[in-house]
Order: sequence, then structure tokens, then C-alpha cells
Amino acid sequence: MSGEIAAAFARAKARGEGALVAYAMAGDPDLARSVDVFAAMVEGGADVLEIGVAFSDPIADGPVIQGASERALKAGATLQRVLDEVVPAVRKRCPETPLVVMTYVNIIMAMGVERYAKLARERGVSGTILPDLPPEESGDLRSAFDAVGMALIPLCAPTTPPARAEAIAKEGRGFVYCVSVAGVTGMRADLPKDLSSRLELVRRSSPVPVVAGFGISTAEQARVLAAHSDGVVVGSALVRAAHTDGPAAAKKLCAEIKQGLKR
Ligand SMILES: O=P(O)(O)OC[C@@H](O)[C@@H](O)c1c[nH]c2ccccc12
Repeated sequence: MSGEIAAAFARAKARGEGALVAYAMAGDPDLARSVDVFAAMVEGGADVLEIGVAFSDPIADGPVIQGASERALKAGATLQRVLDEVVPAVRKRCPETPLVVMTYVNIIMAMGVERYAKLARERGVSGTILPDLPPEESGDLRSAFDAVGMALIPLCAPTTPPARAEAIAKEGRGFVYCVSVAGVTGMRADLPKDLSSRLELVRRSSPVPVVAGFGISTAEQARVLAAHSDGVVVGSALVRAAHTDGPAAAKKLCAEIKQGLKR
């Protein structure tokens, strides 16, 4: 089950590196050119790609990703088109790299959970992240995704009580996503001091790799977090680099952050 994700983390570990989960928005600036961004990030060293599917009300997102979401919606990036056009194209150019879809529950419900699970898996998606999924509903989705061999990747927030974080970690699929700060996505100069201990706590209960995400944009931040996790997620900084200076800039930033992830 979602063996591709486990294999990617294992490959990074064998090289003595933390894994880089690199996020970009499918359809930013348009569907074809977003494929170039994903491929460039893999050339820069990204181990896992997180493919954003735009939603009109992205409550967990800060200004950078909100901007990307608006551009993607204008470019016509629906879930169906992302699965039909972006995922297969990225799959083809980056055959070794696991793909994870990140979107909001409404988008999945609109397609139908079972239909999404089947189609996404067929197209080569290894996991899905849904930040607004209520805990009561996660069991049903997890079962539907388990049935096709796709991971429902859980999130742990700074506000998640330790016992709850342990329970979430135990049910982890693919990897566990530890959100570093309460609030929305976006680059931050400082990350909370207790993040390392939260990561260690989750790691003790998790059968799958544990990554830190939200606010990370530099090699130095990655270096600090790599000591307490299996890797980091970088989103806004890559979205901004690609938007301002194109795919090559996103590739360069991935390579810099990978330097920081070397143990
Ligand atoms: O942008 P940041 O701060 O680097 O955070 C990662 C993030 O972009 C990506 O994982 C993501 C984008 N939108 C989200 C919404 C919720 C959780 C996670 C995400």
C-alpha cells in the first residue's frame, strides 16, 4: 500500500538525506506549464511531489497559495482535468517520484469519494492530503483510499493534544504531516521552539515517515528540522519562485533545500 511513498523516503534515507516534499499548484500559470514546474522540482531533488488542486475557498492557505489558486482556477484546473492532464504528464516525466494530491474535501465530495479514489489511483496518485477533513469523516475516506492502495495522509496541528497526535500517527498512511504553526501556509522567519519535540512525539507512534510543513523556505530551517523528522514540505516559497522566475527558480530552491536536508 502506497509503497511508492515508502520507497521514496527509504531512498532519501539511504543517501543520508531527509526527504523533500515539494508542493506546487496544478494549473499555475496553466496546466501544461505547471507540469514543467513539477518536473523542474524533481530535477532539483524533490523526493515527493505534492500537487495542489485549486479550490475557491482555500481556508488553510496564505496569500501566495491563494494567488496560485486563483490563477489555476482561471486556467481551468478542475480536479478532473488535473487527473486527466497534469498527473499523467508528471508521471511520465518523473516515473520514480510519488505524487500526492492536496486539496479540500468539497472537491473530492463533488467528484465522489469512490470515483476519485479509483481514478486518482489509476492515474498514478499515491496519496491525498485534505486539510479540512473532519476527524469523524476520515475513517470512511481512509477505507475508500485503502481499498485502492492510496494513502490518506493525516495532518497533526500544533493545537492537536499529544494523545490525539499519537492516535493520528498510529493510523498514519504514506507519511504524517506535522503542521509547524497554527494558521495558514506561507513562509516564516521563525518556527516554534517546541516543533522538534512535537515531531519526536509523533515519530515515536508513527509506522510511516513524519514530515514538518508550513513556513519552511530555507536550507537552514530544513537542516534544523531534518534532525527531528524524516523530511520537510515546502510550498509557498516554491510557488513564489516559480511564479516570479519560472521552473528553473523552483529547481534551484529545491536543490538548496536538499543541501540543508543532508545529514
Ligand atoms: O506553503 P508552506 O508554508 O510551505 O506550507 C506547505 C504547503 O504549501 C502545502 O503542503 C499546502 C498547500 N496548501 C495547504 C493547505 C493545508 C495544508 C498544507 C498545504
